[in-house]
Amino acid sequence: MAGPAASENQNFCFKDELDAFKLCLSPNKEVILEHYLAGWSGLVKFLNRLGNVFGFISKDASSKIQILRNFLNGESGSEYFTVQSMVKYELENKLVDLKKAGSHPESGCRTLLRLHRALRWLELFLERLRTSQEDGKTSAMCAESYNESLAQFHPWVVRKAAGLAFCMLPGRLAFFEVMNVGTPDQVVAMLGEALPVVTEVYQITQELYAKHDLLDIP
Ligand SMILES: CCCCCCCC/C=C\CCCCCCCC(=O)N[C@@H](COP(=O)(O)O)[C@H](O)/C=C/CCCCCCCCCCCCC
Repeated sequence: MAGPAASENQNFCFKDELDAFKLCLSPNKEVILEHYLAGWSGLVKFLNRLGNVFGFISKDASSKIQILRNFLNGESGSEYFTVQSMVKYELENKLVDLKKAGSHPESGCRTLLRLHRALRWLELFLERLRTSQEDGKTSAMCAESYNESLAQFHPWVVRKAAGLAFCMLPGRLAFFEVMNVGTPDQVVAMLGEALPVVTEVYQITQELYAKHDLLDIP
């Protein structure tokens, strides 16, 4: 794995990237899309620092972030201010292919669902990382979290490629160094702070999608 140069570390701190998720929730607990996407962009930035072997994952995440940014910056941008307003707008205007792929293969609802499923992986992974021992293996933590969440939505070939990429993850200490948050204790404390936020954003989105029967958009 080719790690980042020391000088690059000065410009990167994983905490700053996760902070975007803190801004996600509006006072009435709606998920603000701009901040949600900023959170994901930060995670992709981190993933890119882990090496080219994760390129196919970061490329897929980036393209989904871009699809949603295009909606946000497009002529109906105000309808995409929150995930709640996006769902309402796209459903009322029949802009979602609900049962099979049709004329809206890249709707906002479908695209966000892919990131939302990945957020569950993140939640599980952060919790494993937070509670891991010094000799914990990030590759195993990542694979277990993936198998409990995202894997069920991926075909064999993607699962296989993801599994191989996970084997290239650095050990726990080196992983913490790439995060550039501070000592292992500081990393653990930061993860403890970040997790409830990620969980809340995930749960709010999950309930919204379940309420509108959107959890299986093809
Ligand atoms: C302190 C913890 C640090 C964690 C840092 C995590 C950084 C992770 C950054 C990005 C996560 C990637 C998000 C991946 C989104 C995947 C969306 C998806 O499911 N796409 C598939 C379906 O899309 P459609 O075909 O229906 O449009 C697509 O087929 C996926 C292709 C790529 C493979 C995705 C594998 C996902 C593995 C997630 C684990 C990332 C490993 C990160 C290692 C730290």
